[in-house]
Amino acid sequence: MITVAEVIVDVAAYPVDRPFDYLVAPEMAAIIEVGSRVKVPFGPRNVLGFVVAIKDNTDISMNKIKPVAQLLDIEPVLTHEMLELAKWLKQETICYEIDALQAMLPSALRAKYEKIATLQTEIEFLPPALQEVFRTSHKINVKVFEKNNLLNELKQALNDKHISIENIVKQKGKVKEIRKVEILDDSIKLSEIVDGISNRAKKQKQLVLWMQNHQGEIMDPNVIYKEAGVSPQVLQAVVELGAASFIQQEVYRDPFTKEVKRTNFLNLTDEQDIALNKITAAINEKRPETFLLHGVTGSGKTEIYLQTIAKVLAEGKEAIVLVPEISLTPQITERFRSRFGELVAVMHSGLSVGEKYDEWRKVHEGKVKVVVGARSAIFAPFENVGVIILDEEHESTYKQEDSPRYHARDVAIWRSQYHHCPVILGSATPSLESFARAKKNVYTLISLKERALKQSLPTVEIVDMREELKKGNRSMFSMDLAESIQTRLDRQEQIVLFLNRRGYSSFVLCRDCGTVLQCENCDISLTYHRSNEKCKCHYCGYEIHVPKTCPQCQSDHIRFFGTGTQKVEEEIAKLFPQARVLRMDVDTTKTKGSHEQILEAFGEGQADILLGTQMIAKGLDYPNITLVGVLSADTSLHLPDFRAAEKTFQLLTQVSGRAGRHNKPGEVFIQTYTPEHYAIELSKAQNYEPFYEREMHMRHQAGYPPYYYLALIQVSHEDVLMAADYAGKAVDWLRSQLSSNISIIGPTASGISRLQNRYRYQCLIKYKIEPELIPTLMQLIKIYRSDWIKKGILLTVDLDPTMI
Ligand SMILES: Nc1ncnc2c1ncn2[C@@H]1O[C@H](COP(=O)(O)OP(=O)(O)OP(=O)(O)O)[C@@H](O)[C@H]1O
Ligand SMILES: [Zn+2]
Ligand SMILES: [Zn+2]
Repeated sequence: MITVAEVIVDVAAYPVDRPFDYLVAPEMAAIIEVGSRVKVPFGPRNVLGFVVAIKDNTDISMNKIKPVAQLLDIEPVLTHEMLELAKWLKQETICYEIDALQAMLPSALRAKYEKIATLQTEIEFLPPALQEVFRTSHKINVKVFEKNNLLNELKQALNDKHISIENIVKQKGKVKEIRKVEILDDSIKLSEIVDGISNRAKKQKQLVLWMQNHQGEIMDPNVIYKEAGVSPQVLQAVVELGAASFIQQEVYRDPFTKEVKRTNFLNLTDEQDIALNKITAAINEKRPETFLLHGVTGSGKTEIYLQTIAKVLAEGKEAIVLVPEISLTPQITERFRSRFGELVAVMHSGLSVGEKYDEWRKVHEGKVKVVVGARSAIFAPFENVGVIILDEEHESTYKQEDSPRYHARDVAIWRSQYHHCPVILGSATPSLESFARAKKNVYTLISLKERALKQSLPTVEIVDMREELKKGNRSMFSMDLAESIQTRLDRQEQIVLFLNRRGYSSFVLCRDCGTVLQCENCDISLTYHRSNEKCKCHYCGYEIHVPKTCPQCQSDHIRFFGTGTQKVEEEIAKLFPQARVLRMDVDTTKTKGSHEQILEAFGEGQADILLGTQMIAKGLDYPNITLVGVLSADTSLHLPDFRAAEKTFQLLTQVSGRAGRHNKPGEVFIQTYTPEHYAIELSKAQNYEPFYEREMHMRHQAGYPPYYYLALIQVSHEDVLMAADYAGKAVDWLRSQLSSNISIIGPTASGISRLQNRYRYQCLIKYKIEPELIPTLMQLIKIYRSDWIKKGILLTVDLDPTMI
């Protein structure tokens, strides 16, 4: 009998996305499992793959089938559920199955290849510079040649067939181990050793005598040196005598920097209680029900999450909590850790690769029961999930922008059906899609209309900045806001100032000829960074020093424009010299833990004003904040994004919600140049539903979601004509296949028409329900993968694009 593994291989751009059969050697057959990673030969090289099935037959003839080269995991890294989910994602998002599988694992377990140059002839045939390198070993990492500027010589040697270059799969994901000392657990033996030590070796004797009181213990060597008063040499000698041994112990890197105080459950308000009961009923009845928990800011949604999780844990099940990356603040994670302590793992992009891997392992090995994390934590490999929670469900960061282009909400609902458990989507400002589904009873709506402590919502004033200008006020602060800041400073209350930076950046402009500094590779202006006087492209990383003169007209009237947080900080210093300010933006939160430190300092009252960007809009819960000022409400309104109004409304509501959450009442000022826009006008009342009605009407008229579905097809090439040509071909082909109920807009140049030196064209498909669409798009992808790709075309399909 033979054993055959079906393997999904890590080869992108193969026209057919299917598993390949590999023969499993008899000695491997007993240990290989579905869900394990393997190395398999594919064409001329070895690649990483995932075993998706094991069988005892194959259609491939025995002289053609290749063997599995190496088994990388004795214990599978992917569960059956994950393999199923990958198949679904492949259909749902039109991606390669391998992309879906890789997305589920921490990067430490994903494929990493190293290029290795291997000597194929006598070393004397090589030029001297290469000889020197190959003398140490016949297999050398290509990086070494890169570093020593020998790539040209290497290329030549390759052409002459003196060397070969292979891709070697490198297995990352090292378990961290530390060295410990295990003391012998045998009193008779220890006594014998003591007796055997000569009196001249006093220190050795002293150590073994000490060990007699610590029989069988596993200890840190440093502790032994200190407590027994001996040197490492003495310990080494005693180990050689057999009184103890060195062992390697696995440890988890601990990303938590400080201890957390335990907190207890709060007595729920009536509204919270009703909500919890509804959710608990679904848990008890094992119903995969999706709840939309719509609660005003400060209504105590988090407390409901916590008590739901407690119920789930009591049933012996696990919980997944997703939080948008940006609001994954220490304050939020602490609220979970303070209730569930060591049972919580945290996953977010701030962790190192090793830390992420360790947090994942805690889940995989069943050491924790709760995961709090950003988008990709939705793939936490729990096997008995009791609830899945998405906090701030409206956040666009829940949608992944690269393949697989999944939305965490959809994956959550899929997993809830697999595990027969509820999903909770929580928000003070739900996405239009979710609220519309709740209205149609696809989701169950639960509303929290009051704040947890019955505090009133803050009062909101809209300030028309055009009027301020007319009155001669050219500052960034309106009279009203400035006055209110002064009052808080006098009363020693705290202030949050929010600078809306979405869709906004500082740029460098020549005042004489109007030239704006552009990226060399992208059709986009460079963003000015004051801290190092550089201009940087946020898409490709290109950066230059700010030139002293205009590159077009040589004028020296070159200035940067835009109100950055640093500029606001300077103005605060002028207007309120006594105010203590903490600034939180990309520049001040670069180093690990800085986020935490700033918030902690503010929480402890070390500053009067917290000035920041999007980062401070969510999650903050400090009792002494009584004033929120939004300096520039409009910037996010004018983006070429059909969700611009929705996002602006959400942001304004969220940031306003930071004020007056405890016993002191709150006040909010929203400064704007377009006070008449409904997204701003309606944020005054902080009432979601009127905004929802209004925005739904707009979407209906324009034919956008949730009334229509969207699919975005993007085609790029280094040559502008090729990009346009193939975008046209894609559109023609789609028109010939799809019914006339579907509208296809385009091809047109994309919003950013050139990115990283590639020209981009796109077409947008609007449709209602169209069973033919996915199969047709799959067909298009197949044409692309088998033909167009060879001509340098890149084509992507995004179902449910967030930005168009
Ligand atoms: N039942 C309760 N009794 C007393 N205090 C409560 C109760 N529920 C919540 N709180 C407190 O009310 C405050 C707001 O609660 P929480 O942060 O959970 O609200 P939220 O709905 O998540 O808010 P947001 O959406 O604005 O982040 C917190 O300080 C919380 O400790
Ligand atoms: Zn100029
Ligand atoms: Zn660029």
